[in-house]
Amino acid sequence: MPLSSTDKRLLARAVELSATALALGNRPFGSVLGNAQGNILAEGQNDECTSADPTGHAEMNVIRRIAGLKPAQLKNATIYASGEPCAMCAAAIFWSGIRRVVFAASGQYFADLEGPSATLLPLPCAELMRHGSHTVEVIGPVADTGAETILQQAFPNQK
Ligand SMILES: Nc1nc2[nH]cnc2c(=O)[nH]1
Repeated sequence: MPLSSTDKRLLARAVELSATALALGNRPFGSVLGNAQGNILAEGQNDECTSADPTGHAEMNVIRRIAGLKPAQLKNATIYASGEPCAMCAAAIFWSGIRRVVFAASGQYFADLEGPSATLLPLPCAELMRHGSHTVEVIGPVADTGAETILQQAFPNQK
C-alpha cells in the first residue's frame, strides 16, 4: 500500500529527530508513534551516548513512553523510524502491540556506512515479525526522506 500523506509527514518528523539526536552527540536515529488520524502519540530519539544506556535506541525510547495508552490505541498505531528497527527494537515493537512499522533507511545501509567496526545483529525487521503470533506490517526502506544524508554525517569518512 502506498504511503499516505500522514505517513510521509510522521516519517519526516522521525528523520528530523534523527538530526536532533546527532546534534546532541547521539547516534542519528529518531522515531515517532502516530495514530490513524495523524496525531503524534509519542516521540523518541537515540540517546545511547548521552545516557550511557545501550538500549537507548529511538524506538525503545518511544515504547518507554507509551504507558497509559490502551491496547486498541497501540493496535491501530504506526511507529515511524528514520532507520530500520534493529532486532531489539523490532521485538519491543512486537511485544508492545503496535501493528505497523514504517522506516526510512535500511539496516543494511547504515551497517555498510559504519563499516567493519559496526556491531551487527543483522535480522531484518520484516523477517523477525514473520515469526510472530500476530501480524505486524513492515514498510520500508522508504526512499527520499533525507535519512541517509543524516546517517552519512555521522560517518563522514565512510562514504
Ligand atoms: N533503528 C535504529 N537503529 C539503531 N542502531 C543503533 N541505534 C539505533 C536506533 O536508535 N535506531
